[in-house]
Amino acid sequence: MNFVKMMLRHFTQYKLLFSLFIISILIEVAYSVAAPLSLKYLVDEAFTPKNFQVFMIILGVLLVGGLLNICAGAVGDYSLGKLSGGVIRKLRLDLFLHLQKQSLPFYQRYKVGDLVTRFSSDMASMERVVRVSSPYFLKESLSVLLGLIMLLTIQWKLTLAMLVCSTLMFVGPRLLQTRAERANMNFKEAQERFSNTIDEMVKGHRTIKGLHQQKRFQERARQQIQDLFSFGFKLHMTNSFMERLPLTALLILNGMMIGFGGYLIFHDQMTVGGFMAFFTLFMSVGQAGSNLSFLIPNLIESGISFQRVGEILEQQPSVSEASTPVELPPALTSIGMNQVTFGYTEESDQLRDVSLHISAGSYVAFVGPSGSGKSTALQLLSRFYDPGLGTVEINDYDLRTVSESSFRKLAVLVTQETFLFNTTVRDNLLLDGTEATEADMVEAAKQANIHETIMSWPAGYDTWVHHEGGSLSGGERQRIAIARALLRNPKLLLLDEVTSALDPATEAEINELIQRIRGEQTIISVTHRLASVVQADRIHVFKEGRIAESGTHAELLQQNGLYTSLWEKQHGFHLSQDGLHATVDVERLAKLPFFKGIELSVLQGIAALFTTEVCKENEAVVREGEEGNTFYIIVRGKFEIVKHIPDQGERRVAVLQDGDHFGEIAL
Ligand SMILES: Nc1ncnc2c1ncn2[C@@H]1O[C@H](COP(=O)(O)OP(=O)(O)OP(=O)(O)O)[C@@H](O)[C@H]1O
Repeated sequence: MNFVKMMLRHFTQYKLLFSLFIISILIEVAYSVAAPLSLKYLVDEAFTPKNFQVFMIILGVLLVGGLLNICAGAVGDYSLGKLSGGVIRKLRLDLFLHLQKQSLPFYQRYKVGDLVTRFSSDMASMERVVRVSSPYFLKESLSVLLGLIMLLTIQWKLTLAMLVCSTLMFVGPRLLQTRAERANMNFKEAQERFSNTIDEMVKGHRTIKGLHQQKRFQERARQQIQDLFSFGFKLHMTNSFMERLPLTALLILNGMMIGFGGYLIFHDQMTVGGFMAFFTLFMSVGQAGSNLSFLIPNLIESGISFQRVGEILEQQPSVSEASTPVELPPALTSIGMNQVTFGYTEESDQLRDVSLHISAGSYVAFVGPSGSGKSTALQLLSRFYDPGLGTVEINDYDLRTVSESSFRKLAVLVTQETFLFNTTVRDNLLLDGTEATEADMVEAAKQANIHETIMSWPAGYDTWVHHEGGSLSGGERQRIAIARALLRNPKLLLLDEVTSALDPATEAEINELIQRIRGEQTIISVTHRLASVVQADRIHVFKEGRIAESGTHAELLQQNGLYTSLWEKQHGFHLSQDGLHATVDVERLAKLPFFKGIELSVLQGIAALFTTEVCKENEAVVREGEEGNTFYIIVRGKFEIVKHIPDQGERRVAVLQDGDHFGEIAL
């Protein structure tokens, strides 16, 4: 078994403790075998001939051996406690550190439940085996081995006869082993699935309520709990069979031993003392053997756990650090992409032959239709992925050769999905390792337009953030994340749709902030809102994974291509500063294909019919099957069209954003 090797490797790292433990076990086993053997000499040499002197010698040897045995037991317990604790501590830490090293694809492959189960139930069963089962297994195996040698010396014929019959004790468990392994694996996977459901339910409780999906989750949970019951029952029955079989076999063996032993005594091939010693020793060897088979289910279970933890430990990060990485100086000269092709999976590429050069201090925007690869390009520039072909370069170094810590000091990524830690706002802003002072923190919060909001909370900067930021509004979370990034004073600020959750007034303030800091910092901003990048030094327009157009706003409008059509789509609306009231121009309506040719006076009447609807995050606007009686134009924000596919769950089939429309059938 692989896990035996794995355990031995861990155990032998603690040489002194391991040696102490082995010595103590040897002493204990030797005593447990020698004690029954003393019966032969007591009966044959002391009791039968009534020899008091021999009796006293045997008694003395037993007493000294007993004392030694007690001391060895205490030393063994101590060394085992230290040894197993050390091994488990190392395993836990190794697993944790290994997880931290992993890249994004790993976290997309393994769900939270998969990893939590490995830390909880798998680690617990590994701990059990390291602390209890394997030392016990070692001790009992040695007892069986040494006991058998002694039995052979007492009466080899009886020993061989018993050995042949003893195979019965091991055949049963062996036959059931594969079944037990399968039962264990099934049970663990069922645990994982259930953990993932709990995780999804807790994280998505708002969406579940909003979309009224409680029933779906209840059904899923009911099925998974039923699976836990069925697999748990199978596991219980297999384990019970495995434990019961050897005990039954031991009973049969005892009967045979008395029969054959009696025969040997009657034919003067064995003394009475010899038989008594044999019987006692055989019972203790049998007990040790049966203990071994009791341990087997436990060892199988932990073998599976070792296998599952081993599987994680074998995963190599897809983005790894070079063996001798280049330390970047604290200044940025340029960053860019050189003929980059990249796909999240081998089946398709999300970026194709993308080349761009960004010099220090410039403000660059990536725009384009949804799914065109803007965020993917930013992920590669942040080195969360490495390109399949081509290179991402920083200060003319291939990003793959650069030390991660020096790169992360230069560059900070702020994304739309803001994650805040469950600690105070202050901790979230300052984090570890930053040399920022309280004044710097307040300044960054002011720049991100969140200082006043924080100060309006009773505990101010000491306000506790709950549920990874879920206790705050999307805009508050986003502004704290922007302040956190600014506080690190990065030379390269990578922004991925950072203003999409903000109201127009706050968005305008963040855009002003970008204008203030541009030049000092290199800014790359991914956005679908073109009005916010009019001032950018260069705009790259992405289309189907390629850069379709590049230039300044004015240059791109002159080209009259994709950018122009995106720009026109997003214009012709008027939105109040709080984002709650919108109107649409007649000219904008006239551009919609189905209003073509309609007189402006009629369109004016239609424009007046529009009202503003504000949708909350994750709120369903239209559900399949509902009567479509409203025509919508999205002034601001993103809508996903999600389809429920049986057995596959929900699939995003399209994304609509600023300027897109839907529900024309209602017209
Ligand atoms: N982790 C991922 N694994 C697999 N495919 C992905 C992953 N992330 C994005 N994609 C796919 O890659 C393509 C490009 O996505 P990307 O997020 O870069 O586009 P985008 O232009 O930023 O769009 P949006 O504005 O909607 O965010 C899309 O088809 C998307 O579904």
